[in-house]
Amino acid sequence: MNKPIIALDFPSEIEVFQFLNQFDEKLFVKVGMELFYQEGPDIVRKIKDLGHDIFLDLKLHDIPNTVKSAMKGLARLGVDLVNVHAAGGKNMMEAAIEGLEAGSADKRPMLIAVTQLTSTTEEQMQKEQKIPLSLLDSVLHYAQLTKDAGLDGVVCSVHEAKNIADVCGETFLRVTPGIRLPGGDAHDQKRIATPDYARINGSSYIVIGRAVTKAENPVEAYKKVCQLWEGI
Ligand SMILES: O=c1ccn([C@@H]2O[C@H](COP(=O)(O)O)[C@@H](O)[C@H]2O)c(=O)[nH]1
Repeated sequence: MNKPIIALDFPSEIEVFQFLNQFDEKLFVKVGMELFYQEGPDIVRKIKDLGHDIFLDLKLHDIPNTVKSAMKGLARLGVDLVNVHAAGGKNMMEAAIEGLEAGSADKRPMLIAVTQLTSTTEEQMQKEQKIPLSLLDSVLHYAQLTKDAGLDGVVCSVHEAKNIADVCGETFLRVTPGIRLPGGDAHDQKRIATPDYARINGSSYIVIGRAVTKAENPVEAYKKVCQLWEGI
């Protein structure tokens, strides 16, 4: 079972190391925009030096040449997983792979694409993005485009994970944020699920932030997430 990915959505490195110091095991963590834009690439190197795996969640979305160059730099940081927005298109996603390969000394980081954010509802998508599809069909369309571009998988919600596996195959990754412990506050997320439901419904990796980082006892909350995710 893949380790849950903990979203380190903290404002600075002080809070990050206070959080990480509570754990006596190596984690799979996510560095997102909040932390990266504040602390820069050094925070990635420091967390890596502690032996943790890193998903660098910057959701690149730009013209192919810009994404290719940016990915070359991100690959040099030695991260394990990076992402783009599938809405950037097939050429952009292919360019992202080229950039990662050019910047990697050895094996390139895994690359996945965001389909529809887990904070998006079907109604919002249809009205605001003017996509005349069901949310599931839009996610499946982006998943197929992502697979055609040669990426390793997608970011989606748990609710679409099984359908994506059926269409794109079991080895195509389904990385699912929007994870909450039973009865937990959804906050700004719309398509949420518990870790045990994620396991049953075909997630490859779960991403969980506030339910662990803001818990009174983050280590206990993480253990609970692992138990539900692993079904023990
Ligand atoms: O569709 C997406 C893509 C990325 N995220 C990120 O995951 C975490 C979720 O944090 P929670 O506190 O567990 O809600 C956060 O860093 C998002 O930027 C996502 O939620 N949905």
